Amino acid sequence: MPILALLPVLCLALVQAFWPDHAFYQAMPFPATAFTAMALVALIATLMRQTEWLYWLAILGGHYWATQNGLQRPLSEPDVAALHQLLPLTASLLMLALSALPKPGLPSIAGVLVLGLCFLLPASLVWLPLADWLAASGLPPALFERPVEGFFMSWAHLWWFSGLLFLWLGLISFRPQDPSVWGQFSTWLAILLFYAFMDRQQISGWATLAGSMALLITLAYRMLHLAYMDELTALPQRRALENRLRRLGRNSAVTMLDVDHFKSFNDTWGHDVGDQVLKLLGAILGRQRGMQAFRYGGEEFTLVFSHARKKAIRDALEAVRAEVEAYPLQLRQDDRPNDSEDGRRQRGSNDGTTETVNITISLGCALRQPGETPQTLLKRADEALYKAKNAGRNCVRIVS
Ligand SMILES: Nc1nc2c(ncn2[C@@H]2O[C@H](COP(=O)(O)OP(=O)(O)OP(=O)(O)O)[C@@H](O)[C@H]2O)c(=O)[nH]1
Repeated sequence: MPILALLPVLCLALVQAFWPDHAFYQAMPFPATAFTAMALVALIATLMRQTEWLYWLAILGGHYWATQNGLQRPLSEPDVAALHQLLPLTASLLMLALSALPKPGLPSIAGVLVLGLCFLLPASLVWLPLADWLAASGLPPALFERPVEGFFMSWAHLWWFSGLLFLWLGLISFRPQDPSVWGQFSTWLAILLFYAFMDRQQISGWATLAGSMALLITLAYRMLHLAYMDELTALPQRRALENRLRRLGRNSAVTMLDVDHFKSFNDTWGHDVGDQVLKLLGAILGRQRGMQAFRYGGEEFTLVFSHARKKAIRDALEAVRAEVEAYPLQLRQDDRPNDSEDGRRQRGSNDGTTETVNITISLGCALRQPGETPQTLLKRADEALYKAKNAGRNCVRIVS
């Protein structure tokens, strides 16, 4: 669950709100801990070739470094007050831009320049004579007052924070399943937290730690995703199936499913269109209720039922077969790389710029016998699939 990336930051916000003076909270040895956490994230991200995380890490690290080297003074000093407004705002805009725009890869010259900008921007703001600029800007002083005495944000903070939060939520709603966007959002919240509570002891260290943990959780999620999920079909893959088979109950059933004549489909329309078919099949299988779908490998899929009621299984498999058969796959004429005999045979009659093709699948199911191992059950499901192929394809065969 990518949303788990928010956990460290939520915990920190809770501790800040209710137990800011707890002995453990005050005793953490910063900055060594914060830098170690960041180094760990950098190491794992690099080993996993997920180098885009280094940009977020650079923003987080840059802000921590800047606060340690220029903001250890009371908020009542005018230039600190000015930075208190400006640093979270620039961090927010930079992070939103990084989230929404394509980023240069790493290692590359452009990538290193962006990385440098992410790290050095906060420090360069700390070195500028901001208090004078802000005083000369003519902004109404009321903007920098707090809505309620003791509240941690000024009116200006509240305005831009709400606007940017709205943009982040928009970004998340576009990519709710993308773990990276949750990790980035969480890092943004961590940075805002340490500016919001800037006058509290240890807050920048804790927030940097929370931001690093959010990135670590996202990386762990990504690692699990890479290990267990199939990128093309968005279904769990073979390794996840093996885990599931180890937990198979006594009353269960396994179905093997295979696209009919897929080789000639690929030969006619090309592998990329074949990939679209597998993607579509993944979407159809993934939304079925009462069964768990896996990509077994190639154009074969496995469905696991946690019961062995033959009639219910037959109805469910027939429904899947009929849904796939009825799905009109729209293909453009220029999707077709060559015109083979098989292709002519497979295509529909539509002669416009798009053609409608229907694919079919064959399904073989085996109900688990008492004492039967998952491997034998899978083998019998495979044999049932061959029966379905031999029976003319586009059908279901179930063996007890
Ligand atoms: N596009 C695409 N094709 C794949 C993928 N994995 C396997 N294939 C193709 O799937 C085809 C499987 O062909 P066969 O095993 O001969 O079976 P078939 O043509 O579907 O015939 P039947 O199963 O007997 O109906 C091969 O051409 C593989 O190249 C994939 O990920 N993408």
